[in-house]
Formats: sequence, structure tokens, C-alpha cells
Amino acid sequence: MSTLIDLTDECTVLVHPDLEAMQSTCNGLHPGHLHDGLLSELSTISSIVSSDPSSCSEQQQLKVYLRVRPFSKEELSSDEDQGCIVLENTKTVLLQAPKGSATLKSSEKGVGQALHKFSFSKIFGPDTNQGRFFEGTIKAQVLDYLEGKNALVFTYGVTNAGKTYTIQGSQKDPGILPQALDVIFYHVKGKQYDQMDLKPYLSCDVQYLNPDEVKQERSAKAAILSLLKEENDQYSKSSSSTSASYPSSLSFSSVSYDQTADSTDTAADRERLRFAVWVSFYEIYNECVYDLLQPLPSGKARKRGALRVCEDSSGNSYIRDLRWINVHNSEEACKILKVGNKNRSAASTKMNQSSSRSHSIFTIKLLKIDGTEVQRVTELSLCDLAGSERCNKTKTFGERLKEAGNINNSLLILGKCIAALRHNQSDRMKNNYIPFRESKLTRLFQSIFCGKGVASMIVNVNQCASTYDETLHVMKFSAVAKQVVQIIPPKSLESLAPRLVGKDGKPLLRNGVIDTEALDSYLEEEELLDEEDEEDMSILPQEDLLNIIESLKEKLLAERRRNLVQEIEIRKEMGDAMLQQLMESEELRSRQMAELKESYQEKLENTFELYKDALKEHAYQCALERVGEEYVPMDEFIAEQEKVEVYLALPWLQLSWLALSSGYEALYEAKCAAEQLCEAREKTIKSLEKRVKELNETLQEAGESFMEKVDEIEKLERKLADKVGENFCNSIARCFEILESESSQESPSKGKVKKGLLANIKESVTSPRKGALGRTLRKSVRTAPMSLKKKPMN
Ligand SMILES: Nc1ncnc2c1ncn2[C@@H]1O[C@H](COP(=O)(O)OP(=O)(O)OP(=O)(O)O)[C@@H](O)[C@H]1O
Repeated sequence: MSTLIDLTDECTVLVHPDLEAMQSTCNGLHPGHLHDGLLSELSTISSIVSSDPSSCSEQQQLKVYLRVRPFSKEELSSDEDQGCIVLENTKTVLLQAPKGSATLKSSEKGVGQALHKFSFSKIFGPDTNQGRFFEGTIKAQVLDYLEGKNALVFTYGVTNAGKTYTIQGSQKDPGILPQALDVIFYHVKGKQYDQMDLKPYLSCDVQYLNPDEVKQERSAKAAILSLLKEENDQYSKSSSSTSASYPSSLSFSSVSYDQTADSTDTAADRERLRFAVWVSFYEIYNECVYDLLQPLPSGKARKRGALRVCEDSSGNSYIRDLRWINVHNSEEACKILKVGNKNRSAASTKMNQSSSRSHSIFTIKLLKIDGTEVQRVTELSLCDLAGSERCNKTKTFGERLKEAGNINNSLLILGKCIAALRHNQSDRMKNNYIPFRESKLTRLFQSIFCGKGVASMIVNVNQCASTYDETLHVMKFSAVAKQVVQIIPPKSLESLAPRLVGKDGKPLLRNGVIDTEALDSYLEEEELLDEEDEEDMSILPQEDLLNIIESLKEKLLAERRRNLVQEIEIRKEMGDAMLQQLMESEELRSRQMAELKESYQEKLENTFELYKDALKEHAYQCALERVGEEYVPMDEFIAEQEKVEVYLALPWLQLSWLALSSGYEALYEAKCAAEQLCEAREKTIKSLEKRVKELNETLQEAGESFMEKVDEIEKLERKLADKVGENFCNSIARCFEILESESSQESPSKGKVKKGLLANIKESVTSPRKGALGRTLRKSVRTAPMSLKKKPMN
């Protein structure tokens, strides 16, 4: 069963933190901010936050726009599930887990939901063209930029979701960057500063260039533009046509040039005001920063030189030695973009053949110049983030795995920063570490997130079911981002005039006097102790050097005091951070375990399927073996039959075939007869064997019953013998009695002798134990049955 998470208007999370508090909490992280479960928990969308009237700071939620790209032809023909992203209205989108997605599988197991609802600042469907998209998203931000507000726009999404298309677009459909350039140049038209001798320096400073340096700048720009000489002509044609169409579509007339000047500027001031536009283009690839406008070193083996990210005295990050090119119109700027694109690291992945594996950042700096003085430097950065896909999905290996790891890491840090910012804002008591410094990307944009500008995020998604799980992850990330409240400081703070320094950061001598403020800032810079800079300082006049030494001594003391306090704070923060990191890694491990478990389960299922198939195959083979060698598959048999028929059709073969077949028939008959005979013999043998067996059994039974009878007879004979012996003795005894009575009637002497004789005989006869006759009789009676008994056995 699916559950619906409605993230709309669940709670309001604004607490009004001051800028300082935000900046000082850049250490520590609440564990598990990016954990899926927590992400969805955090996915409570606050209502639009209005400005606090009591404060001069402006507050607004981070604007998060969703752009859904149309299906490509291939996707339409590949029968992908097309119903997983449903746009409910201009602010709400519904995500429905398609079949086969990990989300659906988990929800079926009772973990997570199959249906998710997200709300955005504005949603743009697949049929939104580039012009309408620009109008509805960052056009307002570009106008604010012209008024002096720094801006950052970044696109986020899985690979192939349309991030580069949204930022750069094509020649036919220019993206937000060419359109923003058009707006900028439309507004500075006729008010451009052409000298090229004021150039952006460090984070938001400006340096004066001498005529030689200006010359160098011009030739460097010409060299870059000449790289695109051929393409230029083509581009300028198409670009001029698109530029011509912009004013009507963008309604430039609604914004006057005056809006680029401060309201405090008088008409005379406005007359004097001039604007210079400088652009840079760099990429962050594998956590290294590369200038995309530096000519690539010749030869394959030569590596590009990575640039350093440094910080100025105010803690703002900048890229040291990054090239800045002065441009006079949007066509020139687009050519610069094209040169940079050529250098951009693009490598094929499984999911997108020309996927960008780096974060690329195009920055436009606008210098507001009054006479020879730079009043303000404003910055607009458009960041095309690398695809947010995860390594296991894209099946990345080796160098690609390293890339993916770095991409995922910097996006993870970005997510952590956003989550920590949001977390700190939701509870003022919480002062969680915001890990801006853990990746180059977040380090460079820290100042924007800390109130020195306005950021907005464009979430690009495709509607493919195959990337649903990643798309859901992206949505959850953006749901957290949408809750971040940005604090924009009052103009008085923001519009501090940039420092004017000479080449290599040397303090500028104005009217022969050292600018102490600029000097202080200069001395605070991170690169103060660089050998190069020390060398540079040695060429200053002796008096200046003494001043510097004095100032340095004072600074050193103040610095020591500050460091002591900072050390205590840092130690505490580091302790907290370590603990939190431990907890975080614990969470990461458990998440990895869950993923591993899932993948093993999948492997197990696959192995089980393989075994099943193997068993089936084995059973089939056994069946085939049973059928034996005679088995011929049906199609082979038919093919053989056809061959035979073809041969039979030949007349010369028919004769030999007849002879062969008659011989074969005779042989076959003989074989059959022999087989029948064998069969009959076998049957006879079997029946005879059976008969013998039966007879044996009968004989056995007869023998047993005979033995029983013999035993019985023996017993009877014994009885009989006893009986006969007894009767015989009795009869004899009676005979003797008769004889005795007869002898008593004869003469007394003769009778006496006879009587004695008879008495002896009688005793020997009637006493069988004593008498031999009795014994003989009994023996003869007993032996008779014994001899009888043995006979049948023979
Ligand atoms: N809104 C759109 N309308 C028409 N086609 C689009 C749109 N968005 C993107 N595409 C097309 O989709 C493809 C991928 O877009 P794209 O290269 O901008 O993606 P990506 O997110 O930048 O990818 P990666 O992160 O890999 O660089 C391109 O061919 C692009 O022309």
C-alpha cells in the first residue's frame, strides 16, 4: 500500500538569525542530514517568509524551481513507464514509483512509500520553452543583480536531465545564461566603460592596470576570441537573430536603465556612471579548479595547471590567477563560453555519452564606475553541476569511479551545508557546523549562502522510470534546500566600495599617501607571507616599508590575542565536529550495509534463477540421453528426409537404392526372426526356472510336514512299545500262574522243582528291567519305527 507524503505547508521554520551568527557557525554538522529517512522527515515545506519589518535585512526562502524535460525520441520508443512524474499544478509534483524501482520494492517490504509529493517555488513542464523558463525563474534575479545584489544560480539533477540545456541551451534555443547576458547588456547599453584598465581582483576588489597591462589584456582577449573565428561568424548570425527577438519576449521596456543605479544617485551621477562587464569560466573537476579560458597545454602528456582557492581579508573565497575577460556584448561573452566548453572535461558514462563530469561555473562581474572610481562590484554565477547519479547505478570504474566519488562528495557537502543552514535556522539555539570548507564548490559559494547574495536552484529531472530512484533522491535534496532562508544584509553593508589595489596586491598610493584601510586589508590576506609577495614588497620605497613594519607590529599583537580566543573556539568546534563525523560515518556505514544487503539479495535471487535454469537444462539433457543416440530433432529429421527424397529423385540412385533396400529388408527380416526366436527361448527358460522354483518350494514344504509326521509316529511308537511290553508281561505272568497251578497238582518233588524253575522264568520275564527278554522286546519295538523313520528321507 502506498502512502502519500504531502510536504506542502506543513510548518514554518523561520527564525531570524543574524548574519554574524550564520558565518560563525561554519563548523560542525548535525549527523545524518542527508540520510534518506531524515531527508523526508526534513521535507516539510515552510510557507513563504515575508521580510521582517523590524529588521533592515531582507529574508527570503531559497527559490527552488523544477524543470521536467520532455522525453527524447529514444525514450519514447523504448516503452519506458511514462507515468511516474505527475505535475499536479504549477507548484506541486507527484512521484509514483514505477515497477522495478528500488523505491517500489522497499515500499512493498514496508519501508518507505511508493508515492511522494513535493512542492517547489514553481514547476515547469516538458513543454516550457527556454524564453518562458527564463522569464519565470531567474529574470528577476538578473534585474536584482543589475541593482547590486550578488546572485548564484545552480542546476541540480541526475545526468541527462537537462542541466546544461537549461543553462546554455543551443544556438536555436539559448538557455538562461545567454538570455541573462542579453538582459545585462541591454541595460548597460551606451553606458559601457571601454578603457579596460579596471579589472576584478581577489574576491570583490578591483585593480588598476597600466597601459601595458591593458594592452596585454586586449591581446589575450583577441587570442581567445580568435580560437572561434570560424564559428564566430555562424554564431553572430544566429545570435543576432536571437538577440533581436529577446526584447519583445523579455519585456525589457518594463525595466529602465535607471534601475541599475542606486536610488540615491542623482541625475548628474547617473550621467557619469559607467559599467564594465568581465567574465570568467572555470570548472571543478576531481576537486581541482581549472581555468577553462586558459589555453590547453600542447601535447597529450602535459597536465593542466590547477588553480588555488584563497580567501581575502573578509573571508571571501576567490580563485587565484583566474582569467577575467572584459566583454562588450553578449555575443563576445557567448564566444568565451564556447571556448570554455571546448576545454570542459567531458567523458562518456554508461548513462550519457557526453555527460559533463565536472561542475562548471560561468561568472559575470559587473563593475559600477563613477569617473575613475569603482563604486560597486556585483557578481552573477551560473553553476552547471555534474550529474548527481551514484556510482553503483552508473557502473563506474577506475578514473570514472574517482570522478563519481568526487562529484558525489561535493554534492554531498553541498547538501550537508544546505541541511545544516536549514537546521540552524529552524532552532536558533543550534549552532551546527556548516562544512563549507570541505569542498571547493561550497567554499567558493560560502559567502552567497552566508548572506552576500541570493541563490536559487534549478532542479532538472527527466521522466524516465529507469532513473526514478535517483530522481526521487534529487527531489528530497531540493525539498530540504527549499527550506533554507536567505538573509540579505542591508544595502549599506553590501555596497561597501571595493578596495583599489595595484597589480600583485600592492596597496595603492593615492595622492602620494598610503591608503591605510587598504593596507590593513592587504596585510590580513592569506597570501601575506607568500615568498612572491615578500619579494614584491621589497621594491616599495623605504619610507613605505617602515610604515608597513610599524603597522605590522601592531597587527601582530592584535592578531595574537585574536588567535588565542579563536584557538579555544576551534578546539571545541573540532571536538564537536569529530563526534558528529563519527556519528555520521556510522550512519553512512549502516546505509552502505543496507545497500549491500539489497545488492546481495538481488545477487542471491539471480543465482537462484541461474540454478533453476541449470536444473532445467540438466533435466532436459537427461531426457535426451534416455531417448538415446537415436534421437534426432524434428527439424533435422525433416531436413534429412528432404535430402533423401532429393536423392531418390535421381534415376541412377533409384536402382542402387532399390537393391540396397531389398538387401536391407532381407537382413531386417532375418534379424526380426532371430529376435523372435530369442524371445521365445527366453520365455521358455523363464517359465522353466519358475517351475523349478515352485517345485523346490513344494519339496521344502513336503519335507517339513514329513518331519512333523515322523516325530508324531515316534511318539506313538514309544507309547505303543510301552503298552505292548506291559500287556506281554501281564499275559506271561498269567501263563505262569496257570502253569504253577498245574504243577502243584503233580508229584510234590517234581512239582517243587518245576515250581522253582517257573518262578525264576516268571521273574525274569515279568521284570523287564531285570530280564533280558523284556529288554529285547522293548528294543525291537523301538528300533522298528526308527528304521521306518529314515526310509522316507532317502
Ligand atoms: N527542456 C528540454 N527540451 C528539449 N530537450 C532537452 C530539454 N532538456 C534537455 N534536453 C535534451 O536532453 C539531453 C540531455 O540534456 P543535458 O546534456 O542538458 O543534460 P545534463 O543534465 O546536463 O547531463 P550531464 O549531467 O550528463 O551533463 C540533451 O540532448 C538536451 O538537448
